[in-house]
Amino acid sequence: MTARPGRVVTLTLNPALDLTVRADGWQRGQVNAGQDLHQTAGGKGVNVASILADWSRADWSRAAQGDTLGVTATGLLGRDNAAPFEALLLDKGVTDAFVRVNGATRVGIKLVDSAAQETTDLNLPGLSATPATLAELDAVLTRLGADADVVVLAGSLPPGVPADHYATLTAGLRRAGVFVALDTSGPALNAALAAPVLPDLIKPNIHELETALGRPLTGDAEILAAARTLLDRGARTVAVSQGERGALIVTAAGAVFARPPRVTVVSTVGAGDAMVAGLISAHLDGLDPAAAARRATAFSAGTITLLGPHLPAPADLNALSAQVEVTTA
Ligand SMILES: Nc1ncnc2c1ncn2[C@@H]1O[C@H](COP(=O)(O)OP(=O)(O)O)[C@@H](O)[C@H]1O
Ligand SMILES: O=P(O)(O)OC[C@H]1O[C@](O)(COP(=O)(O)O)[C@@H](O)[C@@H]1O
Repeated sequence: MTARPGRVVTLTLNPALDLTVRADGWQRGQVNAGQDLHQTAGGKGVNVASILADWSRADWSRAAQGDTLGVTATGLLGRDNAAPFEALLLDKGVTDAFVRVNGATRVGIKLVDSAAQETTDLNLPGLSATPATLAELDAVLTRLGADADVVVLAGSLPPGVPADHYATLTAGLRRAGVFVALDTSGPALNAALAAPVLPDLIKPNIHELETALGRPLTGDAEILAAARTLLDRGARTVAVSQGERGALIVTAAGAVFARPPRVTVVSTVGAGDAMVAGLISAHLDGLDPAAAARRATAFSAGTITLLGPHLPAPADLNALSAQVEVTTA
């Protein structure tokens, strides 16, 4: 029997046009020479949608049965510079359900030092959301959510959106039986973690989790204990990513640590978004924690070898996946 194709909706209230400047050996406070500049459509939900679409199209055995994922991206998009986002979504076969707003979507500056294999991010606040656009978006999300298996709430909240917005959306979507994934930071993460209903999947990086909990997490045991507290409160998967060190992935079925292979990094932008995409595809495929961690880590390691939110070719992804080290935590 053919499995029902998964339907995934990503919400990006604050997308970003990522400007990646390569400036090898750049120094803070100095005059630096840059080597090149690239512009890519980004923002967390845009990246998750793009990577999931790559995965769906690369999985030929499923594609042949018409069992590809249906991926829809929604959120708020500035009319003045919508073209690169529209082009990316069209190219990937992602349904564009963004609500257009006046003005230009924010730019995100990504400063890459490829000699040091280091990326520095400057994320700006973004376009203010008005109550009218938020109401319009709410209606879109309610319509899309009614038909979705997974909704991904991703990225920072722009000015004008209350900090508990994701918490409110999570409660409504989970009540409707939708699997909710959350990847955010700052006040939006604080509010989501303080709410009575937690998302099904939460992927903070270690710094975001420490900030949300208001204390440092020193050592694996403390990180594991913090993740388990979130499971006890209703989350189903907590993935605490820790940059090149790897990620701790905790579910009721077990906890694993996944260590990525060493790769040639082009830009680490989108590493976390790729992990979210990998974990969602693993959820839809019913993978166990070890297999999910392996896939998600391969997605992350693969994405950072490329510029923009893309997966490498299937053979390269498989090779990376085989090199991920998964251990019981
Ligand atoms: N330099 C790197 N080399 C290999 N894998 C990496 C590197 N940086 C990140 N990753 C992979 O990407 C995942 C997410 O990265 P992380 O930086 O923690 O997320 P975020 O982008 O959300 O801050 C990590 O758990 C790891 O698997
Ligand atoms: O919404 P935020 O938290 O300001 O982050 C936006 C930035 O995050 C990204 O989605 C990348 O995220 P990750 O590197 O954490 O995967 C960029 O495309 C974008 O510029």
